[in-house]
Amino acid sequence: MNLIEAQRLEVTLGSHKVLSHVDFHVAPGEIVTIVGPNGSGKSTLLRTLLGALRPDAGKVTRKPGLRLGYVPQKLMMDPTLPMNVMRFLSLPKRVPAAERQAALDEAGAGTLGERPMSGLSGGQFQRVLLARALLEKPDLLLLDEPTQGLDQPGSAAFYRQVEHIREHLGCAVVMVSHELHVVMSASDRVVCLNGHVCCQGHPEVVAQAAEYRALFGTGTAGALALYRHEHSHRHDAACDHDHGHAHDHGHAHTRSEAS
Ligand SMILES: Nc1ncnc2c1ncn2[C@@H]1O[C@H](COP(=O)(O)OP(=O)(O)OP(=O)(O)O)[C@@H](O)[C@H]1O
Repeated sequence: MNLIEAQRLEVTLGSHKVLSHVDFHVAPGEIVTIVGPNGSGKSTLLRTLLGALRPDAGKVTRKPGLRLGYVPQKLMMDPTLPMNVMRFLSLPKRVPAAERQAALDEAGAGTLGERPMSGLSGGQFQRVLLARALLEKPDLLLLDEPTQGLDQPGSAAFYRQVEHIREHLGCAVVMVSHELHVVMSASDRVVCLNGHVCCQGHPEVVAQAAEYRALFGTGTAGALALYRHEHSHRHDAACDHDHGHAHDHGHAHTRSEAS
């Protein structure tokens, strides 16, 4: 049985139809990466899966008792608020210190407990948010652009941590990325979203390809892969909203296109 299933989702925000006819599912233990350009509805889909948004049509079915862990795209914190990592993990509900430490260890942030939240690097902050999501003991982790703002080695290290967590805890993972071509290589499936599901498939792991090495070097230990995909249709003809961001990317990726 799938952990979560969405059928024929329609979501309108304001006057803007953000999602139409979206079918989506996640099987136990699966890593699914959702790619799509800015504004394509990725966060909206995650929030609908979480239950934070109600679809106008269609439905989301969760396995009974499903436990979700969510890492939001942004978390605003008052930098003047003195709070260390361990204390942050006990808000809003109290959690035993041993559980907090175990979650930090699992997220690769075991040494950060006494550090002030305001002094963390971007990568460290993301790991603390990951630890917070793990406190829920999730069957499914939902990560909204968790590597945004991290450099390539930082992203690769984060992806490897998520892969480790999947292996160790057995949870499924849904990861959102606005990078259309570079995804976590451990993804079992990549779903390309642009208001609707354009296409989906396996990432093609091409760590040995010259173009991949030119982009990312050889120092990412295979954590990144290219997702090569072809769209069978053009969007500008079919949709009523702006897709003018060169989503027509049914072609091989080259260095100049990525930089
Ligand atoms: N509360 C809202 N009211 C009206 N429009 C909204 C609202 N929230 C989001 N939108 C619009 O819905 C569209 C999809 O937003 P969403 O955040 O889901 O996209 P995204 O793919 O996650 O984008 P990004 O990669 O930039 O995070 C955008 O055009 C956004 O402006």
